[in-house]
Amino acid sequence: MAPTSQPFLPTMSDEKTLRPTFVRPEDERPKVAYNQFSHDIPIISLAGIESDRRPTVREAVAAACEDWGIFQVVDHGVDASLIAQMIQLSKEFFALPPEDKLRFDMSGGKRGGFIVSSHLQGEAVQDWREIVTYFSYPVRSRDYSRWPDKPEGWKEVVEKYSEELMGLACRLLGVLSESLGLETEALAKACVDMDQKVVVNFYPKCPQPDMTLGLKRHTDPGTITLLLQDQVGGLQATKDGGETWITVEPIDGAFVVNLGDHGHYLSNGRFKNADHQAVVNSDCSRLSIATFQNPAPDAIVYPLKLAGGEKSILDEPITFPEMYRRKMSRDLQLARLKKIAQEQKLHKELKEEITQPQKLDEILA
Ligand SMILES: O=C(O)CCC(=O)C(=O)O
Ligand SMILES: [Fe+2]
Repeated sequence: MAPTSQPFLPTMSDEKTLRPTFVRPEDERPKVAYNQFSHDIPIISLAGIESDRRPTVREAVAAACEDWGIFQVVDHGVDASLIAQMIQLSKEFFALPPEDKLRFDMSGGKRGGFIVSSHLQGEAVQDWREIVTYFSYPVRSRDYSRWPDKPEGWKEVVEKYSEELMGLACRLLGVLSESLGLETEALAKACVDMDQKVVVNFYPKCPQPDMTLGLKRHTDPGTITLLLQDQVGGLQATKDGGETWITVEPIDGAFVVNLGDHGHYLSNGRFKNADHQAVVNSDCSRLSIATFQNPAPDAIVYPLKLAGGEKSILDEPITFPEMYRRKMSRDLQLARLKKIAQEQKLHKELKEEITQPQKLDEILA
């Protein structure tokens, strides 16, 4: 066990029950098993994307975005050995002793590093995951002092990976722009000078996986996210904000592509912002690497094209930080309302109990 002065790290825990801060309310708990894989999410080959297969890819990607806001890509051109190295080094990072990870502790608002994460700042329930995160684009604002210095070779591999993923993201944004009837560069231009942030998620083996989540239900805020996952499984998605969850099948070397809120707004809602979460399990740990492609802070968020008479889903053009602020305040508001509803329900149940004399005797006993 870690000394008590250190924060609780799920990777170091051998406890048989979850700490109360990780226990989710019943309606948020997993409904589908981490390894009950669905084949509903389209798998799209990017082979020939710059030549004869471009129209086919364009159609497949547009249909997936309209339907789910999520799809997987194979034959994407990112070197398989680079992917394998990235996964291996990330696993080695999380296996380091707590002191080595906590030297990069990012609590207190530091820009990048290691943390045991909660989805929302100030949210009561914690996610069963540890993360290491770094900001990789724009290159001029890289702060290498916040990038871990272990394991050996991490920085070089991460730099190469970030560059390759920026290339893949731009290729995908080109196809997405065309499928919206826009010029190839339209989505990239709307991001101004594209930001890239990488979050490596490590979900340790969990003693009570049915009562918690690795990562709470959310939509990603940015334009698109490229997610690399190992072969364990745990990423779940749902359609149209509904309650029917599916577990995305892990495919060796594939990237899961998610449309985020920014992509959703730019397309005036034609493309969905994928509603997703990560579940954990008691058999083994899981690793995923999310590369978020976000617009620059001064980029304007507003639909890129409105057909004659079509109404914008945004009342006014706003900046990306303002979009994010509104999203966070909506989420916090919802969390507060939910808490009030739960308290009222408890209060009502208690009131009903104390109107039954035998119950009142039990309570007072
Ligand atoms: O680990 C996963 O499967 C999901 C990760 C994710 O959604 C995120 O980091 O935003
Ligand atoms: Fe996400």
